[in-house]
Order: sequence, then C-alpha cells, then structure tokens
Amino acid sequence: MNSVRIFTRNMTQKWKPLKKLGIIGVPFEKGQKKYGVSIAPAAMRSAGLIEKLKEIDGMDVKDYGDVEIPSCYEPVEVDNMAHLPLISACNKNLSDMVSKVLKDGRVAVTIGGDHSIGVGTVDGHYRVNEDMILIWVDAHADLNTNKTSNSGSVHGMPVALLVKELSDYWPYLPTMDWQVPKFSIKNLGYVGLRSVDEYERLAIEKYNVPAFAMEDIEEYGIQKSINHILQRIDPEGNKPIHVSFDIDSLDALEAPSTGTPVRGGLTLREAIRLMEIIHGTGRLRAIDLVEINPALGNDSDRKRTIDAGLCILSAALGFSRRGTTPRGILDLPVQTHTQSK
Ligand SMILES: NC(=[NH2+])NCCC[C@H](N)C(=O)O
Ligand SMILES: [Mn+2]
Ligand SMILES: [Mn+2]
Repeated sequence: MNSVRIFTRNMTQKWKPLKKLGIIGVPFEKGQKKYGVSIAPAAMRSAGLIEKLKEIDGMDVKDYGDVEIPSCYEPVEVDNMAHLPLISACNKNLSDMVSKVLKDGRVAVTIGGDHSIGVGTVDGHYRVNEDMILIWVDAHADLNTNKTSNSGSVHGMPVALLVKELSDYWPYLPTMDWQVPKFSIKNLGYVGLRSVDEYERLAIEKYNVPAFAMEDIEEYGIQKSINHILQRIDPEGNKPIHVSFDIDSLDALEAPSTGTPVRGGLTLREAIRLMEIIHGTGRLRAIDLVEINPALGNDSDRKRTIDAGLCILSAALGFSRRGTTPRGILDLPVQTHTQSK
C-alpha cells in the first residue's frame, strides 16, 4: 500500500533525483577551538565513503578531492571572530568548488570540517541556483553575529553571515568582500534545534523562520516537521534544496565524536527518514556533512559517529532500506534439477 502511494507520487513529479555526485573534502577546523574536525574528510574516505555511495543504484560518483586551505592570507584581526581571514580564504575556494560541481551537473556533497564552511557551500550553491532553499539540520542555530556570540567561534555564525536580512547587523568584515549576502532568510528552515542562544531566538522570531526544535519534532514527528518546512518555504515544490547537516543534530549517544554535543537529539532513524523524504523530492542539489570530530572519544564513539554520517549521506542520496533489485534482472536465478551423484 505504502509503496504504491510513493510510486504514484514519483510518477507525477517533474524533478528526478540526480544520479551523479561530486565529493568535496574540507579539512578545516578554525571555525571552532578543538583539534580534530579537519581529519574528518580523510576518516570518512577511509571508512569507505566513496564505495558506499557507489553502491547506491546507478550512482556515478566523482571525487573532486579536498579544497585548498590557503597558507597565506591577510592577517587582520576582527573583534570576537577568531581566524576570520583564514576562514574567509578557505570558504572562497570552497564556494568556487561547489559551483563547479553543480555546473558539472552533479549533486555537491561536501564533507567538513566545522560548520563555518557552510558559508562557502551555500554561497557556491546560491551563485548557481538563486532560488535554492536551505535546510539547516543542527542542535544549534548558527545564527550569531560577532556582537551576539559568546564563543567568538565562527562555526556559530555561518547562517547570519549568509543571510541578506541580517547584513545590517554586521560591521564591515575585512577579507569578506568576495561574499555578498544575498540569500533570503525566507528560504531557510531548521530541524533539530535544542541549544539556541538568546539573540538567535530573537532573530528566528523576528523573521518567522520555520524552526522545528526537538520539542516540535516530539509533537509532530519528523515526517510532518520536514513536510511543513518544505510547504512553508517552497509551496510549489520547485526549488533546489541545500541541506547543511551538522552531525550534532543527532543525539550525543548516536554521534558522540563531535565538538559541541547536546543530549536529547534526533535518533539516527529520524535523521535517515528526514533524508529519505528530502531525497524523495528529487530536488536535493547540495548536502554538507559537518562537525564530525574523529579525534574525540574512543574507538567505538568514533566508529559510531562516522557510520551515522555514512548512513545519513546514503539516505539523502537514494539508498533504500527496502533494498533494490539487481539491475536489469527480472527473475531469481534458475537452477537445474538434475542430481549429481
Ligand atoms: N556548528 C556548531 N556546532 N555550532 C555551535 C555553536 C554554539 C554556540 N551557539 C556559539 O555560538 O558558539
Ligand atoms: Mn552547526
Ligand atoms: Mn551544531
């Protein structure tokens, strides 16, 4: 019954999931203070990222390698914004790479890195598809400015840097001239929030951002939550989707190896379902997976966190838990009845 309903919906939709991906690694961690997020792209690749994505029915996977982290950049200090010049330089390169992957007709799959790299991925996507919408899956809203942040860590600020409605709340930011905040906060939705700072909450209310915190997910379930967001920000269902997935949206028991873990988060099953629904729209064009820190925790923590990340990407890109039939084969293999003695 269920599969029939999904089948007919796919028959009428004009968008089809892209069967081509481009992988980008971003070994970058200066948007926060702990060592280790920068080794996540290597850890994900050696855990079989590329092979696992190639297993998805009919998937063409191209690894574009890691973004270049510049070794020389303008050494300016910006108030309460640690390492801004380096962050800016890295994001500029990343933005170009994401645009390139999208122009090559592939879904951009970016493996961070801390969440400050969301500036580059969203900027690169926006430059190719101005009508893109953004689903930020996170325990945190990452909506601080350098004026409202308690940490001075830029991984808590990417959404505020990107959004045009908040541009008046920033001072002039040296080194950031390349990035023009044009993305409208009207095209943003949150899933998984449970650690939101005061001014972040104020901004969410001021702009009426569809923000499904854990208590809302508790009330409506993950399916209705994401459908509500998509209905609100893209009622016609015809805009390309960018998912920025912070692994700390998952419960800290599901993904312990992360720098700012928060208990009481999404189960892996909820996150997989969320990704399957987004895949089902056929409109996913970019996904970031950030904040996995393989240097935190023990071997089992590390493995659990990386596995969770692999499951999330697979679900977003079309892996079906129902299984898939062997390609081009319509029947079970026949065997002869003759007995050999
Ligand atoms: N991408 C993240 N994990 N961000 C955590 C941000 C935490 C806090 N809101 C801050 O501004 O520092
Ligand atoms: Mn984040
Ligand atoms: Mn977070």
